[in-house]
Amino acid sequence: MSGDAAMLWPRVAEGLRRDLGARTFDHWLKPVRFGDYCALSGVVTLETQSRFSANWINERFGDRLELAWRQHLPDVRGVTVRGGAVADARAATLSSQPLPAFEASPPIAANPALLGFDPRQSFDRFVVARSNILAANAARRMAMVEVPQFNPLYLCSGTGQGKTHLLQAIAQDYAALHPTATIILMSAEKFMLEFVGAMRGGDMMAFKARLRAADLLLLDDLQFVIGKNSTQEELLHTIDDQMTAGKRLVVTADRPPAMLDGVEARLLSRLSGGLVADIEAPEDDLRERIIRQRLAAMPMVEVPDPVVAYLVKHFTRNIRELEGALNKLLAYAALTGTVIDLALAEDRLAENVRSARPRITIDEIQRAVCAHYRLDKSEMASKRRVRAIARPRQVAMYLAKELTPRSYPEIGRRFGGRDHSTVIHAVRTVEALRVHDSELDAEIAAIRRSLNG
Ligand SMILES: Nc1ncnc2c1ncn2[C@@H]1O[C@H](COP(=O)(O)OP(=O)(O)OP(=O)(O)O)[C@@H](O)[C@H]1O
Repeated sequence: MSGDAAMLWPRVAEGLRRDLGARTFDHWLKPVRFGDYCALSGVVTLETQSRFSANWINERFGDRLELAWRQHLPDVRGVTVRGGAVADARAATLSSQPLPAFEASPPIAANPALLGFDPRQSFDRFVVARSNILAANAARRMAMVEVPQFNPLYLCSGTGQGKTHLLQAIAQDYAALHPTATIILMSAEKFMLEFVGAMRGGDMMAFKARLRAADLLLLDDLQFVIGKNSTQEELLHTIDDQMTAGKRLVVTADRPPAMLDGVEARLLSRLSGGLVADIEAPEDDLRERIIRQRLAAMPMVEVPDPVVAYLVKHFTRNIRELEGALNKLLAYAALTGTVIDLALAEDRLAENVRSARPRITIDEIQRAVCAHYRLDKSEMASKRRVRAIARPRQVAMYLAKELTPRSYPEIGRRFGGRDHSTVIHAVRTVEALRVHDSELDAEIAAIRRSLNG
């Protein structure tokens, strides 16, 4: 069976070369040799010269390799590339194997437009649920052949919810359909830096020409440049020219256009003139499916259901945190040879869980305190000193210090511009009272519970 698989490697490699482009392929995958195929586990082992390139290939092309293998051998459940000493030792015995066929066949045209994009951030790997379906479908449309009904597409969400992933996916699909197209994907911050650099260096023409050449322009994280006047002006020109030329534009930001601080009216109207698609907080089902998708690509790794449930429960805010936690757990288990179970997850991820807790704001604390004591929220900033108001205000300051990362002066400012010494006094008073006053202690506990939902 291993022998049959060995015969398939040249064909698998040929397909990969076509997919990835000759440059990328020749650099990373050309030196790779077939190692072994275990029919029982469905795992193909490939070998390359160094451990470094093996790691890089596993990380960057692991999924591609697996898919490519599966097209020829559907039973493949995983591909792993080994490097360094083990591979070197085997190289002698393998060197008699035929070289991959593509070395003898005429080179296949690469798709240069695909170079530089992350093959892991494709539409295939973007899991869709109710929270992101509008953004995902709009993004797909942007990459299609027909002229999109909306332009620009404006994607917005909190951090780590898949905006950049969608930009990458649009770029790759568009590149696949238009191999000679010019696609520019850059952060708005890079746009600003290049623009400022061009202004200083006196080569604005080159800067403009490069951007105007883009058939598809994708600008990430717009919020970082809004408010910077000259950049904003240049952005407006770039957008106008892109629109007038009937070319596609996609931008992302962490908030809707109307919430961008200091955005000028003309730019605001351009940005909202197409489709604004919001990605909402990821629901339980989406988070679980993303974890299962990642695990499906690693058939050798066993992660029991309670661990998946634990991750889904504790990493609710964004996908980046969720992925980070999963990766941390997998890395620990792999490096120490530990079996993954709930106890290990609780132990290794305690810190991540703490920092992933939804942040409570001072505003929410003030609301909760006022709701509890039936006060108007304006009393939090008022100068009134009667006990019935002053004590709840102190409780709110105390909770602000306990539950938010804000400093004493910051908290003071949020309570009607009070001095930081007033906040310190409030915190100390409430701390001392709690010890003896069980009623107050219970009230504070109830407010905390209401804040944690
Ligand atoms: N629906 C999804 N399916 C699969 N993976 C996802 C999904 N959403 C996000 N991810 C993954 O989560 C990680 C973070 O996503 P991404 O970098 O696209 O977030 P972002 O919204 O651009 O964040 P930021 O605003 O900080 O730039 C990436 O690894 C991405 O592949």
